[in-house]
Amino acid sequence: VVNGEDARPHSWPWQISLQVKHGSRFHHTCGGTLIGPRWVLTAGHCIWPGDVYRVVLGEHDMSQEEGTEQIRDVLRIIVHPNWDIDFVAAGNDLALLKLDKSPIMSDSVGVACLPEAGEIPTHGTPCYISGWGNLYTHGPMPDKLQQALLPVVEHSVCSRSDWWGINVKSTMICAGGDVVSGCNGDSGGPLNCLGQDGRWYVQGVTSFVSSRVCNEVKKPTVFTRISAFTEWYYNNYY
Ligand SMILES: CC(C)C[C@H](NC(=O)[C@H](CCCC[NH3+])NC(=O)C(F)(F)F)C(=O)Nc1ccc(C(C)C)cc1
Repeated sequence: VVNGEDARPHSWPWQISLQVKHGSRFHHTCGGTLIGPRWVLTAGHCIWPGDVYRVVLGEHDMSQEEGTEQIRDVLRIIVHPNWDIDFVAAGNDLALLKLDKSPIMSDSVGVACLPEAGEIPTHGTPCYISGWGNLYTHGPMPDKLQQALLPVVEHSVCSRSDWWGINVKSTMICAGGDVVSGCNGDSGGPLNCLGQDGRWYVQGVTSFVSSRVCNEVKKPTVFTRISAFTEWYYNNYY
C-alpha cells in the first residue's frame, strides 16, 4: 500500500497472508479474505501451478510472534475457470482456497461480510485497502499491516481513454488515485467498504495497478468486484 498507515492491529480480522514455500521457508506473496470457516478468497494471479501455499490468519506484524497468528494448510485451490494471466484485462482474477481446518474465531480472526449479488458501491463510498504489499513501486514490504482510504471511482470515469480505458470491465471496481494505491504484494487482499448498516463489507479483491508506478495518476487501483461472482463462489463452496 502506497502512502497508507499502520492498521490498528486486527481491525480487518478477515485479512490473511497467503504464503508460498521457497525451499524450506514460506514467505508472504499475496493477501486474501476469509469468507467462510474453511474458505479464503484471493486473486487468481497469486496462484502458480505446482507451488505450495499456506495461510496465516490473525497476523499483524510479520516480524513478531504476537500470539494471535494461526497457520493453516491449503487443501484445495480453485482458480476461476476464465482467469487468464495473459489477459488480465478480461478480469475473473479470483481463486478460492480451502483450508485443512477452520481457524479458531476470535477478536483477531473472523469471517468477512460479502455484498449482495450485483451490488455496486457508489462513487465516493469510503473504502480501505489493506495489505502487506510494497510501500512504493519496487519499494520494501512493511512489517505491519497497512491500510489506506481509497474512494471508489465510478466506472464511467475509470474507463475513460486516459484512465484505464477498455482494460477495466464492469466486473471490476476502481478505487484510489494518484497518491494512495495498492502495490505488489497487496494482490488478492480485500477492499473494505463501509455499508449503509455501518458494517464493513469486502467489495473487492485487489487485482492490478499500473505496471509503471503503483500510484500513477489516472490509474487507480483495480479490484475484482466480488458481487459479480456470487454464484461462482457459492457453487464451489462446500
Ligand atoms: C510492477 C507491478 C506493479 C506490475 C503490475 N502488477 C500488478 O498490478 C500486480 C499483478 C497484476 C497481474 C498480472 N501480472 N498486482 C498488484 O501489484 C496489486 F496491485 F494487485 F497488488 C502489472 O502487471 N500491472 C498491470 C498488468 C496488466 C494490465 C493490463 C490490464 C493492461 C494492467 C496493469
